Amino acid sequence: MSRIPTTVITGFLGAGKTTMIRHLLKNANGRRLALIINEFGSVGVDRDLVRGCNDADCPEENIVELANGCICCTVADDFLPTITALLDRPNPPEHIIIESSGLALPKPLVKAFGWPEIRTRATVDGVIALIDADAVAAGRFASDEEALAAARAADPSLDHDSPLEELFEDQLACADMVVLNKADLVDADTLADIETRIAAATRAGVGIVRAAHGAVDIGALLGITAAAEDDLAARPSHHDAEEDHDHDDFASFVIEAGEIERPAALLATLARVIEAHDILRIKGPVAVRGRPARLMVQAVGPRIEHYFDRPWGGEARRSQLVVIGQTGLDEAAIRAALAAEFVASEPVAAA
Ligand SMILES: Nc1nc2c(ncn2[C@@H]2O[C@H](COP(=O)(O)OP(=O)(O)OP(=O)(O)O)[C@@H](O)[C@H]2O)c(=O)[nH]1
Repeated sequence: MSRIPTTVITGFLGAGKTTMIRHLLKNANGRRLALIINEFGSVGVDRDLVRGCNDADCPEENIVELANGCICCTVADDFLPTITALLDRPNPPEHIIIESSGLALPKPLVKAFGWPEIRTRATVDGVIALIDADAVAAGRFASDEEALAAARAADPSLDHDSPLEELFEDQLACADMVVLNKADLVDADTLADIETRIAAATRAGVGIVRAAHGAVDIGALLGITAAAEDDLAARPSHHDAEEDHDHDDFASFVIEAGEIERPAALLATLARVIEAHDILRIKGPVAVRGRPARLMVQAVGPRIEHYFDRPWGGEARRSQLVVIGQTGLDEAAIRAALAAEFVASEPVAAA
């Protein structure tokens, strides 16, 4: 029996994983794909965004969500039953794509493909790491060089990598291919610098592809035939010595409310709050009074995007913003600052 190829897509919060997957689904050319989506926050924003594609090549039942956690920490409980159920279908997918949470380490997930339940039935075709060129250019994954030098001088035995830097390095070290996304936001010289840095952190022979809005040829992404699960030793991780990692470094909560009246005011407040609290990611739909469509808000670091993505269906008009940052986030202050923007604290019933 041939094994079903599976592509693991990693990349830090907001790097563009969902955007690239939407592009992939739109260009599947009849290939029967299944998608497993994992999110760090407890609200499944991404599933909804992908479902919005309405693509015949990926009907709704082929999109499975693993919300509320991190795929690399819930492998046995959540991931194995989910992928087994896909493989057991009478008409199994031709290719499985896994979007791992922006905070997930890829290696524990790849390791799971060595487990008896799936090793004869699926293989990791490739691990794709998406890099947010804009965030790297802004120095978000680099440690503070001066502080680092001072700390080293004080105690050379300390581990000086920041959680963000460690994740960045782990995702690159496990990759079979790197997509340098958001190339539209960065100039050519900076892109070339980032490529040099990526090349130093990846295994030999790993290709780097530049992309804007995740527009990468499906032929380049799928069919790498890496069998990554057989090659784990070559993919070092900062967490190799640990049984598990529990994401103590990061915190997340969801702001649930009803409607806002003035999108511009909300966006201005968001910008202030993101800066003041060093928030990594905010995303989710917002209900705007008098507007039939949902306002989708997407903030990655200081950069905020917003657009009306689809009309509200029969569901209540509910604003839901997932907020993710490093541990120590002042949830009460953030909630208080944003609460003032909502004219209704409760979801508004469907008309
Ligand atoms: N300018 C620009 N924006 C992009 C690009 N790719 C994605 N974005 C935007 O970046 C934001 C985050 O994109 P997503 O695809 O949701 O990122 P993600 O990696 O799935 O995010 P998480 O699942 O939260 O980790 C959205 O506002 C996208 O529209 C790109 O190449 N260029």
